[in-house]
Amino acid sequence: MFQGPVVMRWYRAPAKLNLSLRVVGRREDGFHDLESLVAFADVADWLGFAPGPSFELLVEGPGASETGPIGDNLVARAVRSLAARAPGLRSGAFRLVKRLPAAAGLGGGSSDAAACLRALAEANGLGFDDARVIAAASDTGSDVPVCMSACARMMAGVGDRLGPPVRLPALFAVLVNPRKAVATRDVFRALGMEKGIYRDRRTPDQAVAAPTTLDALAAAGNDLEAPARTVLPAIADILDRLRRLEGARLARMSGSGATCFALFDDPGAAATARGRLAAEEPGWWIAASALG
Ligand SMILES: C[C@@](CO)(OP(=O)(O)O)[C@H](O)COP(=O)(O)OP(=O)(O)OC[C@H]1O[C@@H](n2ccc(N)nc2=O)[C@H](O)[C@@H]1O
Ligand SMILES: Nc1ncnc2c1ncn2[C@@H]1O[C@H](COP(=O)(O)OP(=O)(O)O)[C@@H](O)[C@H]1O
Repeated sequence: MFQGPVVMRWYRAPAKLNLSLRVVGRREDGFHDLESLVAFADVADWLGFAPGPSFELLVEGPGASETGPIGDNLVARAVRSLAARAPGLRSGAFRLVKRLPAAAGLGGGSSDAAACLRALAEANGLGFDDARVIAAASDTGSDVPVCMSACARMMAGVGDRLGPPVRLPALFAVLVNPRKAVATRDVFRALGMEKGIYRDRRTPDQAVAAPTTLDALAAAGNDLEAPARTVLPAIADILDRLRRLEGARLARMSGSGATCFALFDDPGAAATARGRLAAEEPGWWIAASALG
């Protein structure tokens, strides 16, 4: 039975979208070096936190059953990771309202973990730039560092190298997830890249310009789309449907999928498209959102 105190401070954990994603190469440790323009949507999980003597976590909301055992929750892992680096860390009661689909390429779990680290940092007087907070973020998952400040920026390496915040033009997205989980690990495996192979002549330290206009975004892509389609062929159909939406400027998959999005420069067109798709596909998770 959850015994947490009633008064909680609430933290937003927004969905991450990879507007572009290039796999640059594969490191000897098996992880892949990426270059990705990451943005955030205004659909979100919510994480409540009340400092207290011991760690508790309650997960509720429509996506709760997809998040696995409590002890493996990315919120619990973030707490353990920071506690191991900051002895005497004051923890407390967390309440996660899970609204984003899990294993969806939306980084929902990573965003939850980042919200948790922000909450713990505040409660313990640590800056978000404290080396222990940064290390706990990277250690909890590749997408956790970029979720710490949740603003559009380039992400490189395995997610450990972040560019400065970038200003996006007014962009509106329709997001679609077929409610089928896709494991990130399976998609990278399907990519089939050998360890030590790099596609790119750029050194890892050369900054890459963010493709921030719709034309530049249209010229970019997501290198994980093709391998993800072999894991879940329905992704190809979703992308076709999104491309045909009136007013859609481009359609692409986010992260390792299966969530795909269409981009619009007109919020009315995005809302209309969302409504039409939702009526046609009641089994899909569909959202419309501005991006930032
Ligand atoms: C692909 C991306 C793009 O933003 O997003 P998602 O599709 O997960 O949302 C991320 O890099 C995912 O980050 P995250 O979901 O935190 O992945 P992790 O838990 O760190 O890794 C899961 C597994 O994916 C593989 N992996 C992950 C990241 C990476 N750069 N190279 C990899 O090879 C590894 O096999 C790893 O064990
Ligand atoms: N708080 C959480 N939210 C979602 N998934 C979680 C969470 N904690 C642990 N998980 C596990 O992590 C896996 C990937 O989570 P998630 O961040 O949603 O993936 P993705 O980045 O692909 O959208 C899920 O399959 C789930 O079992």
